[in-house]
Amino acid sequence: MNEYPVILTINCGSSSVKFSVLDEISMEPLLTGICEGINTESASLIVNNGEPVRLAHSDYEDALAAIALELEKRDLIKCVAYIGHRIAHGGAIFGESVLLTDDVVEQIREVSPLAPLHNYANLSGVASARQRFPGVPQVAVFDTSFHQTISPEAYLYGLPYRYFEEYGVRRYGFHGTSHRYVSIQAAELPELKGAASGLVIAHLGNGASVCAVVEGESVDTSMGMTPLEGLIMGTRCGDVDFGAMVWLARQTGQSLDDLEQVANTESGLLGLSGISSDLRVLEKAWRSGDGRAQLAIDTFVHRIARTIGGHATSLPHFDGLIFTGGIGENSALIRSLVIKHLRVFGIELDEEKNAQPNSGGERVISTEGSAVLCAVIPTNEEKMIALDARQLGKASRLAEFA
Ligand SMILES: Nc1ncnc2c1ncn2[C@@H]1O[C@H](COP(=O)(O)OP(=O)(O)O)[C@@H](O)[C@H]1O
Ligand SMILES: CC(=O)OP(=O)(O)O
Ligand SMILES: [Mg+2]
Repeated sequence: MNEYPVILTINCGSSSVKFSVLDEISMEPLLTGICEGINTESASLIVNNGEPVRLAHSDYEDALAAIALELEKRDLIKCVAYIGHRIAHGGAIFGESVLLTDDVVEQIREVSPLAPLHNYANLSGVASARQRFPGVPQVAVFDTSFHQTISPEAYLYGLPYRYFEEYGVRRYGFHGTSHRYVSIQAAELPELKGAASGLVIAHLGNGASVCAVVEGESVDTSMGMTPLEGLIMGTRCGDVDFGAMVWLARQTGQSLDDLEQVANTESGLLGLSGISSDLRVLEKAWRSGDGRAQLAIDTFVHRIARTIGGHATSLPHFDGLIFTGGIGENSALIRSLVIKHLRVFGIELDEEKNAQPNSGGERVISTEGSAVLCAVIPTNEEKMIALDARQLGKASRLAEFA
């Protein structure tokens, strides 16, 4: 074993590889970074929010090689004790994190058609890391695991039951690692302690979902069998009448594959605004008078508020509304607009508290008189992944010596 053990977490997305290195004992991050532009003409690596450095090639293997080089430069390569991978879809097979073995990789491959944008990328990262770090225990942490507590009435679609029985067509939910972390942190907020029986968490990032949590367990969530259902997202449409898609296919002659591509990559904030999927760009455009940017933001907000309201009906009592994710943590505008839509719940925003920057960390943003406590809790998926990697990795090492 090395003297200064660290944990490497890897989150391979469809166009990026995010990584972080955490101290095994304190779980504090020592190094974070992102390789962007994977499988495009120009991939680059950004370490600790520094300047981007162009990579010679742009595949996952090259990204992993560049990350390994950063570790080597800092004498950390031999310190990697465990590796944790974010895997988007675990289907009905994985109710919790698991040690990666050849069999587990095969099982993940079997469920991967359910989340093609995410899972194949995740598996590429697993393959590269297993090759580059032989002998280091590696663990898969699934977005879907936290939602395995959801009951059939919340996960079934109104389709013939045989599709569920024969093909496993049901809702699974995603962003579970984030919802799990945030629900644990929320239960520790002094203002919620002892009362956090019912939370609604809005994870608003590029992908976005809402989750209802009762006593620490997920009871409902807005994403479905794939990460396309629910909220309007950066480039994903979220809920759409299936009849509208059928009508569109007939009118335009587009195939199912074409429309899947439209729904996943050309829709959402990007499709509505015609400008960008990046909320920062849209907020700026709105401020300079762009009507379509405003329409995109208003539509995005309407869907979030409606979804939060719907999820509140799964709670015995609506104790807390928590915002997280890149947008949830940083956009005072979106939080303020969403909360205005939720007047019926007696929720009141404290505008001054809402204007505090995210560098302030976990913070309450509602007034003292608000019927529901509203807070921002910065997510930390890396820490959750590292904790699972440490726990399962340690157990596997002990088993080796048993
Ligand atoms: N200061 C900010 N104000 C408004 N939006 C922001 C800010 N910082 C980040 N965002 C938005 O957060 C989104 C990305 O969220 P993030 O959680 O990082 O996404 P991912 O799903 O890729 O992890 C983008 O739409 C981005 O514009
Ligand atoms: C599942 C999902 O939507 O993930 P992301 O937010 O990383 O796109
Ligand atoms: Mg994210």
